[in-house]
Amino acid sequence: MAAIKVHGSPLSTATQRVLACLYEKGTDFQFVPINMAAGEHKSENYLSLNPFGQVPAFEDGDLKLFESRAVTHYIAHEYSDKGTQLLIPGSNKDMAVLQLWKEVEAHQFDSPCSKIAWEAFYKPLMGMVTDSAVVEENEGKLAKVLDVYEARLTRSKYLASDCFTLADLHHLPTIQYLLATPSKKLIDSRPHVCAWVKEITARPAWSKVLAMQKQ
Ligand SMILES: N[C@@H](CCC(=O)N[C@@H](CS)C(=O)NCC(=O)O)C(=O)O
Repeated sequence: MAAIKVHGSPLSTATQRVLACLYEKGTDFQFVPINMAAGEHKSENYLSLNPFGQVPAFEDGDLKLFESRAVTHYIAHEYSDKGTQLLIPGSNKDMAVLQLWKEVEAHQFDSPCSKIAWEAFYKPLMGMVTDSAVVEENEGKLAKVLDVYEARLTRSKYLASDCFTLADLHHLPTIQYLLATPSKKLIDSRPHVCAWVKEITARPAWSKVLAMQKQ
């Protein structure tokens, strides 16, 4: 049995972030589905893995982690000699730039993109009504972030360098949901962002994550 276990839901963006990282590394792991509709993520048993009652939770032998970005950080370092590199080893300056773009994703990009995804993707799926004012407000915020990305991506193929790294990978789950909403226009209208999104969403590792949603 694999030493690595990921507890989560294939529909959860945070779970997908960890799965994408593991598939990039080609590391064996066991996926343990958590039935969120049944509230399994709030059960006593699950809270021992993630005390915030959120997915994912991660185990590698006796190491237990939660917070998807901390998990990908661990995987990228621990399995640095396997699969896609995902880091920029050797230079503290390059690693600082990678860290910078990881922070941008977490603190600038994720919130407006997730709010749009909730309003324009999940709510209609659940028979709820999209709040167009919330979408509009967050489209404005996301547009400003994507203007910064557009300028950055004229200078390097990916966000942190000319190689695909964790900084790009962390965007995949929320971008994928954004692409399924009318707010996709924010990507389509920026040529470098559009090319970057096409490139990263076409990665075989990401296709494996999307395939898990259909199982
Ligand atoms: N910052 C956390 C966020 C985890 C998170 O928000 N998970 C969502 C699913 S994507 C969840 O479990 N929501 C249920 C809840 O908060 O009760 C991470 O990156 O792991």
